[in-house]
Amino acid sequence: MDTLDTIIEVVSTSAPVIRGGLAGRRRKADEENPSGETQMAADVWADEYLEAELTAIDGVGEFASEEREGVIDCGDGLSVAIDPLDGSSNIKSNNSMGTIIGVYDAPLPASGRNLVMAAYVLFGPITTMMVAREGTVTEYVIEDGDRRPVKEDLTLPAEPVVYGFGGRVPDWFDEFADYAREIENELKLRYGGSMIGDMNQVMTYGGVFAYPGLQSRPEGKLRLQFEGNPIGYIVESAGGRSSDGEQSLLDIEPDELHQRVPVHLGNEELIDRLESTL
Ligand SMILES: O=P(O)(O)OC[C@H]1O[C@](O)(COP(=O)(O)O)[C@@H](O)[C@@H]1O
Ligand SMILES: [Mg+2]
Ligand SMILES: [Mg+2]
Repeated sequence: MDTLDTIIEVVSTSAPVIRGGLAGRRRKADEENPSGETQMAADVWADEYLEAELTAIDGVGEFASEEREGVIDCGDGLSVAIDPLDGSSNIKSNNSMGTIIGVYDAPLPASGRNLVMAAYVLFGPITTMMVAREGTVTEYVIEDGDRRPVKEDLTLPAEPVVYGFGGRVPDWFDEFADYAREIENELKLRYGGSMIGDMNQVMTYGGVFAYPGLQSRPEGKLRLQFEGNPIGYIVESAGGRSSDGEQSLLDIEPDELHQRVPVHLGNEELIDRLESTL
């Protein structure tokens, strides 16, 4: 098994463990993460669990997480960046959440062009996993300790159906609000407050997800290394596009591990239109 196969295996065997540990960890952890957000007990626990599992893999040289300040050096090899629980504020209301992983062949922080694999686990009514590697995307169901492919060579449906945009509407820039008005006339709203849950709807039905730059925070909310790049890599591998408003997320040269970025993802035509509106 090569290192990427081992990472995929470890993430998928960790998924039922993480899912099983969520119920007792719905409280706040009295700590902030490096982005200044209050952590949930589940964030801290999933981070520690995945850190132990992933740094133990031969061929993983660096590990970094949305939930910890610096990069851990764990030998020679690939660099792994994770968002252990994406959408963890949803744990209180029992809505969907996910785990995101990006594997880079360069030291962190790295460009999305250095990604060699990206994947996410979605904790919905069932546990699914989406893996992008070598230009193709596979969706799996994780059940009874087994990971079974349910869709190979997944591509975004040509006719988009859904959209979901984050941030408070009065905080949007006018150009984004104009774009949103157009999209609202064409597609159905699906916004659940977890990028992975919302993006999985776009991967399934076609459409557009965005957490745009805001007037109060032009850099947006989501983090390039842990969220923007991996999901950008997945959507681009499925024939869609990612953008910070001007260019592919994967073309951004990172300055900092926890840097934020405006995120727009989805069908090519919808992201082209967004870029010409912004
Ligand atoms: O609560 P808001 O502002 O809609 O933000 C939701 C966004 O923030 C996130 O929850 C941020 O990710 P984390 O939960 O990993 O911090 C995204 O999953 C989601 O798209
Ligand atoms: Mg997240
Ligand atoms: Mg998170």
